[in-house]
Amino acid sequence: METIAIIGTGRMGSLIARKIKDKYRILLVDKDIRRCGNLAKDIHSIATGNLEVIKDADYIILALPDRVIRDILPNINSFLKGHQIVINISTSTMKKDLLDKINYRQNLISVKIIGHYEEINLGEIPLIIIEETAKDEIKTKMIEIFSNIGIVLFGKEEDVEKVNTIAGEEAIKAAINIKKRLMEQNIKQEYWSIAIRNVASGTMKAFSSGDIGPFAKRVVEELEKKNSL
Ligand SMILES: NC(=O)C1=CN([C@@H]2O[C@H](COP(=O)(O)OP(=O)(O)OC[C@H]3O[C@@H](n4cnc5c(N)ncnc54)[C@H](OP(=O)(O)O)[C@@H]3O)[C@@H](O)[C@H]2O)C=CC1
Ligand SMILES: O=C(O)[C@@H]1CCC=N1
Repeated sequence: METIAIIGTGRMGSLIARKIKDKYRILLVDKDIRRCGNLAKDIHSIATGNLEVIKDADYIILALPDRVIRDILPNINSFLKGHQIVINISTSTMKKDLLDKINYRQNLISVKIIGHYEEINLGEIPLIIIEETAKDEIKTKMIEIFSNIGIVLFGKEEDVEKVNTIAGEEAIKAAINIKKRLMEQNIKQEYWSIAIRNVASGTMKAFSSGDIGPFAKRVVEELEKKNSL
């Protein structure tokens, strides 16, 4: 069994760990050792706060906030070996921004996710975009790992950043507008969250799959009449 170290066991790191735990030996690394330990207990893996553990890994997944990735690379360099593949999943940290910080630059690969951990946890399938310029043998290994998580395609990491940024920004704008309009109508605060999480997000999903109900169809017609669609 090959070994995968996951550095950062927050939302995405823990999701990946759970999806691949039956096929790989997993080593979990996080500065929050309690969070990491609880996950390790759940999925029968090893948890530590010590980066040295990555010595034993075939693959190292960086599931860290973008602001810390560059800073952590010099700390992992001393434990890296030439055969290990380092996988960066951070949406907004590009490979070119990391190359000056890492040993064995040829072993750094971007694998980016068009998806949101909460939706993926609920069963929505994300797209996993493997850097199209990667070597064939690395691509094959990435497909083996990431097809456990979503639909794997080859592409450009910059496109993933664009997609996640536009979708994220527009979703937040919509949530803010919903809240604002409900406030103006004196609607009780406890209704807002369900309006956003359930009605709005369900309607968006139905719209994207062409499966809207009669009520939402009327909304679409009204919007078309007003020419705002
Ligand atoms: N969330 C999502 O839906 C998606 C996330 N991604 C990408 O995944 C990456 C991780 O995001 P996400 O899981 O949401 O973030 P989280 O904040 O949930 O998880 C990051 C984890 O890394 C830990 N951490 C921070 N600094 C260090 C460090 N120096 N050493 C070890 N562990 C550290 C954090 O601990 P602490 O909380 O204590 O700081 C936290 O447990 C991001 O780059 C993001 O772009 C991509 C697609 C979707
Ligand atoms: O960190 C990210 O890229 C994502 C995409 C959707 C939500 N968070």
